[in-house]
Amino acid sequence: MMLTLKNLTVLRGQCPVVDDVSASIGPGEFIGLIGPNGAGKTTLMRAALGLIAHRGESSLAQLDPMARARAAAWLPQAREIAWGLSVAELVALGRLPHGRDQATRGAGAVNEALARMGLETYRDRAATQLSGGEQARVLIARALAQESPLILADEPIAGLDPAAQIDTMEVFSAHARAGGAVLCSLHDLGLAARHCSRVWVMDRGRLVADGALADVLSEALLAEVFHIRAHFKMTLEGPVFQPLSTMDH
Ligand SMILES: Nc1ncnc2c1ncn2[C@@H]1O[C@H](COP(=O)(O)OP(=O)(O)OP(=O)(O)O)[C@@H](O)[C@H]1O
Repeated sequence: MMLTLKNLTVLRGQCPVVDDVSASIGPGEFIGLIGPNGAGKTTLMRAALGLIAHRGESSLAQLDPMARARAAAWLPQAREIAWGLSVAELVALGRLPHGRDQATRGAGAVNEALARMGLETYRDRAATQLSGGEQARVLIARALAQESPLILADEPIAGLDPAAQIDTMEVFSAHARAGGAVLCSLHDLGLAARHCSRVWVMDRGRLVADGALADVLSEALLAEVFHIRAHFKMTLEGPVFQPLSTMDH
């Protein structure tokens, strides 16, 4: 397993915002972490990485920081780039956990990551001068350059144009197919259905469903967790999802 969570719980005051979550991720899996705003997705990932205090266990949180960074790359939701670095220099920061190995493998990993995110022509540009969506792609490239088997990404496709969203999902799918694994929070259930091998559905801190999206998505789940009615259909071109209306609550 690349990540095992056992009874993971995060309290804010007396209130659990992650509530007794047990689950695991194996090689080859691309897991979409879905759930409404405030469900606990970000908190779950930060606790899994050992970045915040928690109860229960996460296999990653037990590692020392450098070993953890070699095991898992973390793409936080905040994507502002403040450093005056070129795109290539910023992506090369992903190599830091590899210490001395950097010298032999570093340049190759950076070049591959730039190519996979379509950033070769940007490599010498100042990262701060790119658009928000371009900066997001640079930070994904930095995570890829880290060459960690597991990637945890917090809403990595928010704010990307439709082509960049699909490209990013395909990059993550390819990472999983190559034997890695990805846990990625997202709000687009259509893209989750199309690209993720499995989804974890969170609601008020609890993991309420775990499985292929087509199997777990039901009218009842959409109503109870997401408070919507939606159209979900398997087509020849894959699953199609369209939210239609909110429920009265
Ligand atoms: N530092 C904090 N102090 C107190 N409460 C917090 C803190 N961070 C998060 N919370 C609360 O924990 C709950 C879960 O937040 P979290 O950011 O994990 O949700 P999320 O599922 O990622 O939401 P979104 O889809 O809006 O990004 C929310 O109710 C939030 O208000």
